[in-house]
Amino acid sequence: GVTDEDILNDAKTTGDIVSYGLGPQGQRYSPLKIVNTKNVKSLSPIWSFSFGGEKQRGQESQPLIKDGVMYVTASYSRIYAVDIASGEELWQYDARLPDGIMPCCDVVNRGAALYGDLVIFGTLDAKLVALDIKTGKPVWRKTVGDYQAGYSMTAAPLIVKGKVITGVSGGEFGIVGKVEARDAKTGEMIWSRPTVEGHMGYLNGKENGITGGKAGKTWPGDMWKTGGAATWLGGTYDPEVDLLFFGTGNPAPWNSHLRPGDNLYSASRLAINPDTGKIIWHFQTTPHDGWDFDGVNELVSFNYKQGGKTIQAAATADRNGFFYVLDRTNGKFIRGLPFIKEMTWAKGLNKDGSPIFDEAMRPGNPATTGTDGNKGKSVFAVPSFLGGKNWMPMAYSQDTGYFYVPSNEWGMDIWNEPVNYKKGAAYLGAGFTIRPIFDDHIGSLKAIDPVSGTVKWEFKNNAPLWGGVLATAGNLVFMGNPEGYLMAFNAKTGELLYKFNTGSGIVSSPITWDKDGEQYVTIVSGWGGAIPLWGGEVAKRTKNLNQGGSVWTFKIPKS
Ligand SMILES: O=C(O)c1cc(C(=O)O)c2c(n1)C(=O)C(=O)c1cc(C(=O)O)[nH]c1-2
Ligand SMILES: [Ca+2]
Repeated sequence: GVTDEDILNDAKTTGDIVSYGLGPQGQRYSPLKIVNTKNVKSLSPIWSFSFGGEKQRGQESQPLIKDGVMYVTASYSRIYAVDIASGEELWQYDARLPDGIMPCCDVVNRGAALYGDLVIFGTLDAKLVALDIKTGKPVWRKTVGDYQAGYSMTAAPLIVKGKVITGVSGGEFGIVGKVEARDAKTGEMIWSRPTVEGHMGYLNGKENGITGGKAGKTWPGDMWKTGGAATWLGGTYDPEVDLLFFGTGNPAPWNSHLRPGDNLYSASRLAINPDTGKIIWHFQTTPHDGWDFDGVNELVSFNYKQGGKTIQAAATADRNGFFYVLDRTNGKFIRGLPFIKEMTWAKGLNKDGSPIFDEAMRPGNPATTGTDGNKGKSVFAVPSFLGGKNWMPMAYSQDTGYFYVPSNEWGMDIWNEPVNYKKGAAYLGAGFTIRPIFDDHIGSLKAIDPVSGTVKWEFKNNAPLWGGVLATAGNLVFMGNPEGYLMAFNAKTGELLYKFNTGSGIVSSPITWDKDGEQYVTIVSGWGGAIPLWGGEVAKRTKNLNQGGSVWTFKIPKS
């Protein structure tokens, strides 16, 4: 079975992939270099596995590998065990979903977790399911949230010290975000930490302190009771400082004039004690968010040397278009930069990392629109609410020292509308139309040097990029695009060295692994996610694109 040791060492053990992110820090870096810049052009598919059926929607999954078996989740809360040598199915489990599930942004799932002899994943009706790794039969099942109130789960769980740690989705329905730890073997609750100020936490069945102290310090009236801040992308863990890092989504509703204040802890990064659920520090990227700039993006630990000292840093590329480097021991801001062009909502960052707002560019600002703020004139905001970066994870190369950030260059007309909370109904109070800003590209893969704070190279993609990135010691960066290609780049220069079309758009995160001296690359193909649902005109950049649902595995053929 999979042990805590296996998970902590996942980044170094190349024969298996036992965690989302290729290690709990989420660097998505592999020390493998059997495939490298010289031979990557010969990379060839060895098998493809179909998810089958009619349930072919966005496939955002990162597969896991243990003892010759691949565990890969699919849309509509399905999971498959596949033989890594032959691509043959060993078992399949379909969660039976009730009518009335409410995922905001497609019926996706980003991956599973492994622990002991269990495969654990979250389902769209906000349940956590643990299956027997050999048979796929359920061992335990727990309800994490009320799906009828808008709770769902799309993220891969994280395993830390025998606990399975999860977030929740539902920010667009006014749920209350939370991070929870359960005993991975039994599913029994250990702690629960709500992420909106004023809500009570729990540890071993006892009350464990109100999040942020008294309710309503940074929210007006009762707004904190339906404040959103969903932890919908899951988290990372850094063993060096023994902290969990979880991001929190948009405050609810989107209309910021209905909730004056910073609205803690929405649009923030939280550092949480993995044993108790206590919040150790927070860093809010977008206080009083008015653009749906969820702050869920992964915070990835890395160390660098400066003046002979090792800096224990962490970086995150926010939906709001800024890239941040923080001190991961205390959450203090070190440096930041905009990683998208023509940003409109902020003029830059203050010394503490908070944004310098351009208040004229806040949707529905009564001062500039002359209305009651409940409606307000439309403004053109860059980036759009789908973000400078959305869910798709970046990678960090230990060789180049760069972060590889999948980003998008686009804007939106956004305006405010009146809205009241109603259980199970969308809670936005805003309308929007996403628009491109450049003719030749929306997607942009960027190499960012976190120490100099500069962009080293950029690859422009016609359609928005919506998949994760992988860096390898072979001086390669892998990612897929909605046009259907698995692509490989020179990590130092950004030169495109290889592409292969998988037959549907790619919105998933690649992995690489080795067996008997050969290196393999695996990626899931299947167009979907938020763009076809919410992208409007922008989604047309992906015309001639068929839906799908398959796993592709590649290697260099033996000559
Ligand atoms: O606030 C939330 O709870 C929440 C959840 C999710 C999700 O679980 O997929 C997304 C979003 N927000 C969101 O704002 C968003 O743009 C988005 C895109 C996607 C996707 O998978 O393509 N999910 C989500
Ligand atoms: Ca959201």
